Amino acid sequence: MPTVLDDIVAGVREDLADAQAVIPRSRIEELAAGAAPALDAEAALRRPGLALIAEVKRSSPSKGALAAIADPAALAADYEAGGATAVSVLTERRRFHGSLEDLDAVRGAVRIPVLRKDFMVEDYQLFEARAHGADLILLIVAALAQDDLVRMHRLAHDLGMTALVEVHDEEETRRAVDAGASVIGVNARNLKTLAVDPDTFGRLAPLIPDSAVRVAESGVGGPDDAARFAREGADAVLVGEALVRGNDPRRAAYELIAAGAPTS
Ligand SMILES: O=P(O)(O)OC[C@@H](O)[C@@H](O)c1c[nH]c2ccccc12
Repeated sequence: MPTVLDDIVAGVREDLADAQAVIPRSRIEELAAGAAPALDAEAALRRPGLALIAEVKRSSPSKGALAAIADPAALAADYEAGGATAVSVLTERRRFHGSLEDLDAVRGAVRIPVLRKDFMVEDYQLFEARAHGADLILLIVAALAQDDLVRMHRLAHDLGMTALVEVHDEEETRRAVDAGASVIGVNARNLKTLAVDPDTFGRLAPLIPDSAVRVAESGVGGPDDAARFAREGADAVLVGEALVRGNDPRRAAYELIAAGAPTS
């Protein structure tokens, strides 16, 4: 039985073949080399206090349509004004209704680092991310063989970007650490079944070396959850749904960050 992740990756590969037919690899590499240099997202995430990666997310396979985001640039600007450290932009088309156009719009609207959030399975997508101004990319361990993970992690750094390496269990966490990941995201959602387990971060965080940035991803419903993950050792939280569903994303971003601030 193919998992949800298998289905998503199969669709991504089809779309990727179409993209490569329009812009060949040699051309996308030139465009990446010509882009303004990437911002140092890892340094930004390491600043004191709980960092927030605020996501532009239209839809998801588990929940369907989340919000009608008419103006992703305005939403991202609100996140920045609320104190977000970085903006994540879903670019996967079939399940998340994202696009590289959304990434372009956000890149043009903010000065903080931008994450291209997609299912990265080929080097081409990293050049594409950089060509569109991304500073950070997501590498999902569950979607990659170890040699691909290692190579793509290195390529991201060679392009000046930071890789957010996403894990969901003990084995994936070991693989991320072995690959040299310095920014590790613990996704509470299992991408093979879409089930969320809020205890995942607390379980896996001790397996992540102190030298790495720890990011708690998915299911952060509000300030109480942000405070909990901060106590459990998160340096950052990655939040989508709770921000796009509300009517004041700037304030919601601010409140998440404030909840994670040390109390003493
Ligand atoms: O909307 P939420 O529950 O706040 O989750 C955000 C983010 O963690 C989620 O979008 C996500 C985490 N890892 C991913 C990988 C692919 C697509 C999406 C994701």
